[in-house]
Amino acid sequence: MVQPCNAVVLISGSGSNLQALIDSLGEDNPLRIRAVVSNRADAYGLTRAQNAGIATQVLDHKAFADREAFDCALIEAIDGFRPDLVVLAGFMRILTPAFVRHYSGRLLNIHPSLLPKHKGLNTHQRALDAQDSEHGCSVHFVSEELDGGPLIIQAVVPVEPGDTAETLALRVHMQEHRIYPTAVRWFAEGRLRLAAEGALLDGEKLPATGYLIRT
Ligand SMILES: Nc1nc2c(c(=O)[nH]1)N[C@@H](CN(C=O)c1ccc(C(=O)N[C@@H](CCC(=O)O)C(=O)O)cc1)CN2
Ligand SMILES: NCC(=O)N[C@@H]1O[C@H](COP(=O)([O-])[O-])[C@@H](O)[C@H]1O
Repeated sequence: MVQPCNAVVLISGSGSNLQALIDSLGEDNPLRIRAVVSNRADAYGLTRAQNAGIATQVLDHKAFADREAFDCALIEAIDGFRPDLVVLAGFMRILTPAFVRHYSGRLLNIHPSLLPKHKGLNTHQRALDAQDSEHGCSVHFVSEELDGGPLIIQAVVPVEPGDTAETLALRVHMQEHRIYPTAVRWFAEGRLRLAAEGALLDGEKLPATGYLIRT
């Protein structure tokens, strides 16, 4: 019998990835979303959480003296829910080394590019500017290096002629909503873990790309 996996989800915006995780909940999924925490009060993801009966909290990073103070308060808020897992779902703040160390091995992120390409922001336009023929999204364990943690799963989408950042984002979003619930469920089921050598699925080291899905 798999124990419930208590998760706290961090957001900053629309929360469509949060919604995909909410929609993945069910009797045979050990994932339990105990709370959603946003650094922005206007994040629509807060409404999605409230509609699903999930506790919400807002912690405005601008209300803190510096990044370290914000992250310290964020840890205190998150730990109040005693999480087994912290899920970044469009959370748009770079986290301090202290935060990452505190949740090491139980901190996931989804990024809208085929890492290690296009770390950071504005990935869809950067893929177009680079004339990439392929683009996609990546789920990874979060490390101190921004978007540099061990890859868990990637989905590849084609870049089509005439694509704009908006059309590309829509194609990537569709895949995000598939791979994130999959990766989070792997963790919740105890199949996925972070080891010194990288990300392990069922005890086997995942490839450098993570589990690769071509669409
Ligand atoms: N230490 C880490 N922190 C975070 C990681 C990570 O891998 N290591 N992933 C990011 C998520 N992310 C991309 O996937 C990302 C989020 C935010 C930024 C960024 O430049 N943020 C700016 C503010 C931007 C804004 O408010 O719109 C900042 O924090 O100054 C880059 C990448 C989450 N954190
Ligand atoms: N670097 C972090 C980053 O850009 N994350 C991206 O923000 C979007 C959030 O959408 P959502 O709020 O609808 O889930 C997602 O596309 C996610 O990959």
